[in-house]
Order: sequence, then C-alpha cells, then structure tokens
Amino acid sequence: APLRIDVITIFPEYLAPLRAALLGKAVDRGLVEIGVHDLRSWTHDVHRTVDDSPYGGGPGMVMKPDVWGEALDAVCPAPDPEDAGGRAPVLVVPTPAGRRFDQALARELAEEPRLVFACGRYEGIDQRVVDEAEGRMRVLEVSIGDYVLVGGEVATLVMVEAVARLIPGVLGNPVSASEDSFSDGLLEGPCYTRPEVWRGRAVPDVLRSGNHAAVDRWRRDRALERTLRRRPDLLDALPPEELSRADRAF
Ligand SMILES: Nc1cc(-c2ccc3cc[nH]c3c2)n[nH]1
Repeated sequence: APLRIDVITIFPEYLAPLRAALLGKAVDRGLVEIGVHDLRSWTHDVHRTVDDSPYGGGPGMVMKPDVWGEALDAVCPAPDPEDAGGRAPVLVVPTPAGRRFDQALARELAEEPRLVFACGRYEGIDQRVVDEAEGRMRVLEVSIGDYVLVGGEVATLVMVEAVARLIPGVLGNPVSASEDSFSDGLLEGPCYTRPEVWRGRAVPDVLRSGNHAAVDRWRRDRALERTLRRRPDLLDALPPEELSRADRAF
C-alpha cells in the first residue's frame, strides 16, 4: 500500500516541490500519495482568520485551536473501532522544541502507512491542539535542527524527502543496504568522476587501480578520517571494533 502523506498549511504553494522531480514520479507511480490542505478551508469568518493574540501577552500571534481541530478531524478522522488493525496515523508537528529529526526517526516514519504534517506559522499552534490530538493519533513534535524557521513547511519538505527516499522504488536507485551498516554510522568520504585530471588535480590513484579491496579500504579510511575531523561525536555511537580500525588508520 502506498505511503499516504497529508500536509496541513496556510501556504499550500510552499509544498509544491513535493509534486516535482523524483518524488513527483513516485506519486505518479502510486508509491506515495500526497495531499496538501489549506488550513483556511476550515475557517468560517469572512477574513478566514487562523491566528489570535497569545494568552499571557507577548509578541506575535498564536494559531487558533478550533480551526486546527476541524482540520485534523477532516484530514485524519478518529479511526473507526472496527478497523482494529489500522494503526493510528502519525501527526508530525515541526517545532524548534521537538525531538531531533535524524536518520533513525526517518526510518521509523518510513514504516508508517500514514503521516500527517501540521505546519505551524506565527509563534506556533495552541498547545491544546497537540494535547487533544494525542487522544487519537501518535503525535510527534519534531525539530529538524537548532535554528529558527518562520514556519513548519520547510521542515516538512526536509522530513518528507528523507522519509520518501527510504520507500523502495520511490527515488531512483534503491537505497543501498549499506545505508544501514558501516556507511550509515559515518560521514561519506570524497567522491570523484571524469575527467581524470581537472584543473591540474588528479583523481587518487587507488580509485583507478581496479583493486576493489584497496578501493573499499581507502573509502573506509577516508570516511573514518572525515568523521574523526568533522563529527567525532558520531564515532561515540560506533561499535568498538570499527573505532579500533579508525585508531589504527591514523
Ligand atoms: N527545527 C525548526 C523548526 C522550526 C519551526 C517550526 C514551526 C514553526 C512555526 C512558527 N515558527 C516555526 C519554526 N524552526 N526550526
């Protein structure tokens, strides 16, 4: 069954990239279904108001719970009791205050049949929306990094791309098994293609040697070296035997 993704936002056009390129093709091929919904569809006033002043004062505006409540009721109705097998859809709420998005969470989300993304704007969404949704959905408040965006749409694009590429057949060549083994734990090393010499810079000889064992070892060493220099924290998560290899190499 295709992965079903729904996005609720006041800027549906922000999600247009989801219909382009490889992900668009995956949609055409029925591997992924994407629905983008304008939150203002669930307003009832002439100004289509989605925000109001924050209780307790302070700058900016907060998104109204009643509009979000109706939107979520429409996009992900409470699962009917008969459909016991049906898993509750996951509601992903991008926020700087959320659990850190990483490859492990991308893999977890790729296992879900349904994902609903609630894109906040302004200062955020009234907390009662999340609290109430928890009664019938699995709600994940997720941060894509320690920097502040203006809304949840770009964070949603990041997460949808990271998740969709893990669905078999979605993006070009299948995700290699190595994704889950050695290379997944470390940074990728440098890569090269033709020409053999470019602006006086040659490709490392080992890569043209045809000696696949030597190439594999060279790539592993470059990945360990780069990780040691740029992200030593990733090495803490490595099994000890991998680490000893790193120590020996440098
Ligand atoms: N990782 C990260 C998420 C966000 C984010 C998410 C939603 C909203 C709504 C209003 N401002 C927002 C910012 N910034 N940085």
